Amino acid sequence: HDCLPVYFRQRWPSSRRKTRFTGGVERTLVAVKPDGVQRRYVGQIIQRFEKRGFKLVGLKMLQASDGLLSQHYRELVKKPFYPNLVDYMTSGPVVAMVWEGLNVVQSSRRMVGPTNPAEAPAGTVRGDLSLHVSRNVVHASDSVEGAEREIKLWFEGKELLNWECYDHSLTYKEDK
Ligand SMILES: Nc1ncnc2c1ncn2[C@@H]1O[C@H](COP(=O)(O)OP(=O)(O)OP(=O)(O)O)[C@@H](O)[C@H]1O
Ligand SMILES: Nc1ccn([C@@H]2O[C@H](COP(=O)(O)OP(=O)(O)O)[C@@H](O)[C@H]2O)c(=O)n1
Ligand SMILES: [Mg+2]
Repeated sequence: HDCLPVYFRQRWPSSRRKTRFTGGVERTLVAVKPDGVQRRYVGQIIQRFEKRGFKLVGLKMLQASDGLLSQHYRELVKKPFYPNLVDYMTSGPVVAMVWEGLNVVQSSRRMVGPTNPAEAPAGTVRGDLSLHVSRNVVHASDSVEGAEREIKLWFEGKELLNWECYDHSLTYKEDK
């Protein structure tokens, strides 16, 4: 949290509110997978996160290595589909990004939809743009701890930028 701007280094107070926020301002890793890049969905996916109100603090295109993927998907390396997953994820460039905002981890998971596109509601990225679990277009971290781990894996500290959105006060209600 040391790298967040000063006005973000606190959790939003929730006790006096009807709406209880589950978290504070967070960062998450979202990656457009090789099928999403090939199908030219990078712009549309970025636009969804921008429109929602999240702030882009890191962005790069890269060819993922087997080593990076074995750490990124360390819970899946023993799964039978893991070799296929690596073939898929190394089949072309990936666009990795870090998004920041209130509850961004949970909200981006909801925007992306369930792992299997067959279960993903229309309106989610996977529900709108994909059909098969092994070609599901996008990655989003599934917990705050996972996001911190993945961001460190995919980005160096200096590649993440702290900057202030001019419309911050329109998207956030700050307590006096
Ligand atoms: N049973 C499966 N068969 C084939 N591929 C799978 C299966 N389970 C997961 N995968 C692939 O592995 C990826 C990682 O699985 P995980 O359980 O982390 O799903 P996810 O968290 O929704 O996806 P991601 O981590 O890529 O955002 C899935 O997105 C999918 O592409
Ligand atoms: N049966 C499966 C499950 C996951 N996968 C792939 O593995 C990725 C990571 O799985 P995951 O369980 O972390 O799911 P997500 O977090 O991506 O939703 C998925 O996004 C799929 O691309 C797959 O190819 N086949
Ligand atoms: Mg996952």
